[in-house]
Amino acid sequence: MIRFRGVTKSYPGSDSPAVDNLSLDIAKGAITVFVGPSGCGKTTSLRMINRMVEPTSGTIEVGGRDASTIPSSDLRRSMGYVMQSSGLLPHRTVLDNIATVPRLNGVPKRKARARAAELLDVVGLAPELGNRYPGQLSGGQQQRVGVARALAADPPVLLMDEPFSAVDPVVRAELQQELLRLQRDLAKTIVFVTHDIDEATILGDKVAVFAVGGRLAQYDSPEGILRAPVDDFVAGFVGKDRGFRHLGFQPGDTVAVHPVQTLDPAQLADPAVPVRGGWALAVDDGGRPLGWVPASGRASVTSPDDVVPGGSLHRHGESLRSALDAALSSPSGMGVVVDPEGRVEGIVQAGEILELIEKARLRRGMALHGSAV
Ligand SMILES: Nc1ncnc2c1ncn2[C@@H]1O[C@H](COP(=O)(O)OP(=O)(O)OP(=O)(O)O)[C@@H](O)[C@H]1O
Repeated sequence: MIRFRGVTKSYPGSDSPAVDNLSLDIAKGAITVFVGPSGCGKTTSLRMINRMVEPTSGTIEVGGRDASTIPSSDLRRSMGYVMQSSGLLPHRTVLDNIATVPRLNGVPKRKARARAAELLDVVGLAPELGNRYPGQLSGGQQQRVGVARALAADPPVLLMDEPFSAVDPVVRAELQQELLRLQRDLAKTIVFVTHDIDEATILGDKVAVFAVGGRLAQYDSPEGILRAPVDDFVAGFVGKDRGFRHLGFQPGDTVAVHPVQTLDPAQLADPAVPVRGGWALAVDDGGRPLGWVPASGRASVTSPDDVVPGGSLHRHGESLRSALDAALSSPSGMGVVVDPEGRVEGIVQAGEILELIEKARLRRGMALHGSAV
């Protein structure tokens, strides 16, 4: 557990504090995200945890001890640090970069490198990348190495400062999922800084929204922040489509899955096989979806190259947001549901999903609070 108690940081020469009277408990083994617009004190707050920055007043406790009484070198050794520019040493190989902190801690070279090779695998990188230099990796690969390096000494706490903001959105989404996967196994105490509210709600068990002037505006679960922002600042920061994003926290397994007509490659190739209803779903030999075949144009759609591309897929266990997105993005209006192997299970319909959402809203009595989903 990390505890901020009335922590203020004022940098010399500045009129207003960078962090203003911050009190906050960070749970062990969970991901806590600091989010907010630029300059609101997120990085300063993060760096006070390992004493890279010293508070002007107030106390920070780490594991029940006042951090100001713990030697900063000890603190930093017990906390991995990952930053936006991966911070890798350019003239050292990837393996040597990962092994840096264990080597400083006195771990023999062979052992440190063997552990580094294991960590490459943990963060999803191929073994052969270990002998490259950081400049020979993509931005996303460098960030993974940064995470591996932070994990190398097996610290209980990871501090992550905008670690994924320098990579493109697709790689960023991959890295976010990787971090969640890693966290399921490792259960580290992670403090993660971002200015992106989507990233915050995807990753955070708890989210601290900071306002300009270093004030903590709201500290809640992602769901709580999306459903009930405490003030106009948080509502504005969370953005217009918060209602839609909130669906990401509602389980999608209550949605009825209906059968759908599928056409395997042999059936698709035979124009005499009719499309009953408005659309049929073309699938490959393994039952995985390829795209839609409209009844109206059946005769001209006989190969996978001719099908109408499908929308997003809804997988078992995913949220109502994913179910609704599958239905809304599908050219047929039917959202395709697939099993863990990617095989078609059936379809969901937007109208039915909206009905479920409305029922859930009424159950929660949100109408009473006047905040519509
Ligand atoms: N070393 C420093 N000396 C003086 N002022 C600083 C220093 N570091 C940060 N500040 C100021 O403190 C305030 C908070 O900065 P901080 O980097 O903590 O915010 P942030 O929310 O992490 O911003 P960003 O998302 O842009 O990184 C800003 O006004 C910044 O200019």
